[in-house]
Amino acid sequence: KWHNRSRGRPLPPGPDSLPYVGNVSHMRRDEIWKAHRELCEKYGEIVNVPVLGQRIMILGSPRVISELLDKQSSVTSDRMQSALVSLSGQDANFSSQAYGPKWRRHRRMFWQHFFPAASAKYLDVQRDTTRMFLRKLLASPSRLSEHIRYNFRAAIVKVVYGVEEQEDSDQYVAIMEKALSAAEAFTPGRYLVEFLPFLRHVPAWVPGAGFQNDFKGWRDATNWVRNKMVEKTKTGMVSGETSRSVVAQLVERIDGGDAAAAADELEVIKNVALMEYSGGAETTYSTLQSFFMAIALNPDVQRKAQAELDAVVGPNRLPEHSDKPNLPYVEAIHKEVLRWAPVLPFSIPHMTSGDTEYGGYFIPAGTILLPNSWACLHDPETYPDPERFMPERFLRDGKLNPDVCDPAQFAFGYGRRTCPGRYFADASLFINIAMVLHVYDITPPLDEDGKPIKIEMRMENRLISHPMDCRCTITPRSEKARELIMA
Ligand code: HEM
Repeated sequence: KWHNRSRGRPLPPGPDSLPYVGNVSHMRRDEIWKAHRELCEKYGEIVNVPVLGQRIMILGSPRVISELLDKQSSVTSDRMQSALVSLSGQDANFSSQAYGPKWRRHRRMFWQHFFPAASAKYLDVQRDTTRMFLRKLLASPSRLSEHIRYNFRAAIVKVVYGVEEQEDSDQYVAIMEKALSAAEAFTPGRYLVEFLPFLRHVPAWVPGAGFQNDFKGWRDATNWVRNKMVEKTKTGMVSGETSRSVVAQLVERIDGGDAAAAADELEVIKNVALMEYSGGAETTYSTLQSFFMAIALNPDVQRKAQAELDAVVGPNRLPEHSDKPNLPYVEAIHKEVLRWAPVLPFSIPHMTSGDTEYGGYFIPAGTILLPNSWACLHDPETYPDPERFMPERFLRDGKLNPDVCDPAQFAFGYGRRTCPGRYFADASLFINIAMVLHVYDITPPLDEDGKPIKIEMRMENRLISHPMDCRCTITPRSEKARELIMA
């Protein structure tokens, strides 16, 4: 049977793997994207690394990624249905759903509210929450990460549910945050239950099964967000408070004639809203953390961006989204952050739903495909001196250079699964980067004696990766800047 399917084509090459466990130790290596790149340097652009009986292939070049995930997307857009999905409460999350009619229905609903023209309706909310973010930074700059979190959470919760962020409620913030952290469950190799599903039946009190408590926490928080937030929207619709939100518009369209169909539609709305929240908040949060880190490490970049902002925007107002065409250097910083510190270094893994092939190699149905987006974004052929944060690489004669490969091609994923929140994310990141640079100076953190602390850029080994350290010193550029922040 195997011979009929493979028609004699070999599997791609790969390292020798141990009996039963395969390459499990490889998957647990630090900065796994670098380890993947080393394997591709040794074995070629597609490498076979089975783990505990699951076939996994690393895709190590733009060519193999485009051939398999874009051109053959009808058979490479599935997702692995791992035990982690239901254990962590993510069955409702359509980024984990199998490729098929259910996923299509969710994605279509999402896209209706996030395609480019629809996303443009949210610019005001993004601008307002960014202004609030600037004020928060002034009050307590050392709480940078917390404020970035607030910023994106507040924007997305307002757009999706129409609800104002309840800053005063620690419990609310804690649950919203806990739901977001469910992505940690998918850190490659962190939970063996991913490959040994019988472990899901081991009770939490058995030594070594503490992971069950992690999963319960994520499940409970995710269910809370999924159900309670939609209830809040529905309550707010009575007074008109939440009526402009995505959820309100979707709920209004439900045809009440058929009770079962209406209940089913409401469940899909809850899922889509949850995904808008969880897909958006964590990714943009990490990208903006990396931005602060990049600027603290590169004073020249900051100086050039501020010179551009001073010339185009001037001292009497804050930048707007409409300034974007006139701020190529700021836009180049935005591109460079996506390239330098990709938040999903190997995207969200795809899975094949049918047999296929690449370069004479057989790729059977049920194979997990891990595109090494990080390696593509750090390829010295495309981006010389790739470890350096250098926005200039995207510019020619003071304008964005269309000949340089746009990092968005890799940072937002591939084929039919490409990130549908990309336009919302782009607008959000641009306005944050522009406003922050316009009013603040960002420099390295200081120790107790006021001396700069040496900081180093390292990303955490997680599916959604974050800089390990993004401490920095944030001070208003001038008295005028302080007035703009407070205005
Ligand atoms: C810097 C910001 C962001 C980055 C870098 C990013 C990146 C990605 C990537 C790499 C994927 C996987 C694509 C694939 O499987 O090939 C993805 C999927 C997804 N993203 Fe984003 N994203 C960002 C922001 C957002 C925002 C703001 C939203 C929501 C408003 C969002 C919603 C989603 C959803 C729903 C999926 C799942 C798509 C599917 O499986 O069909 N993302 N994103």
